[in-house]
Amino acid sequence: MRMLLIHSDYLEYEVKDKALKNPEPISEEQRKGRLDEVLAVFMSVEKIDETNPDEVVEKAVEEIKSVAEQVKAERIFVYPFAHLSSELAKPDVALKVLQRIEERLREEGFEVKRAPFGYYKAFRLSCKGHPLAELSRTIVPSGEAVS
Ligand SMILES: C[C@@H](O)[C@H](N)C(=O)N[C@H]1[C@@H](O)[C@H](n2cnc3c(N)ncnc32)O[C@@H]1CO
Repeated sequence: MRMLLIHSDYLEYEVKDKALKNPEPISEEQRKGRLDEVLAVFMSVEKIDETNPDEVVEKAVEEIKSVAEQVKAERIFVYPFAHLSSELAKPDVALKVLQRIEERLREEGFEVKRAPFGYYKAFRLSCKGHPLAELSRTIVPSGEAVS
């Protein structure tokens, strides 16, 4: 799992076209979304994560929680993003991992939105630019080497 975390004034997206043959079914309301004062987390779920998705979910939630507490962000935007890795997990595994991360962050008390999975999306982001506003993290299941 590769994550790019951007502490932002806002993140807004608009769904454009399908990027997968069978993208996640979405409601009309989900075609656009926006959060203000948000920690945007762009995530690529990787092949290696398929060996232990549950563990990767928990490690990702811990990392996101830690950064959110440092930058004092109460909102999280989970953003599926296939461009942070050249060894992507299969879409069905990736979607489940991202849905579970969304659920777990809500359980931790954050306000959470997740951008739709399997689409080309236009987005606007306003990075705050402070020293902790742009971070990246790599998470792998235990016992696996980080490539
Ligand atoms: C395209 C670009 O504008 C958009 N932002 C996009 O990336 N769309 C991705 C993700 O939503 C999702 N997706 C598929 N596999 C994965 C994966 N392993 N991890 C995360 N997302 C994935 O499927 C789309 C096509 O790869």
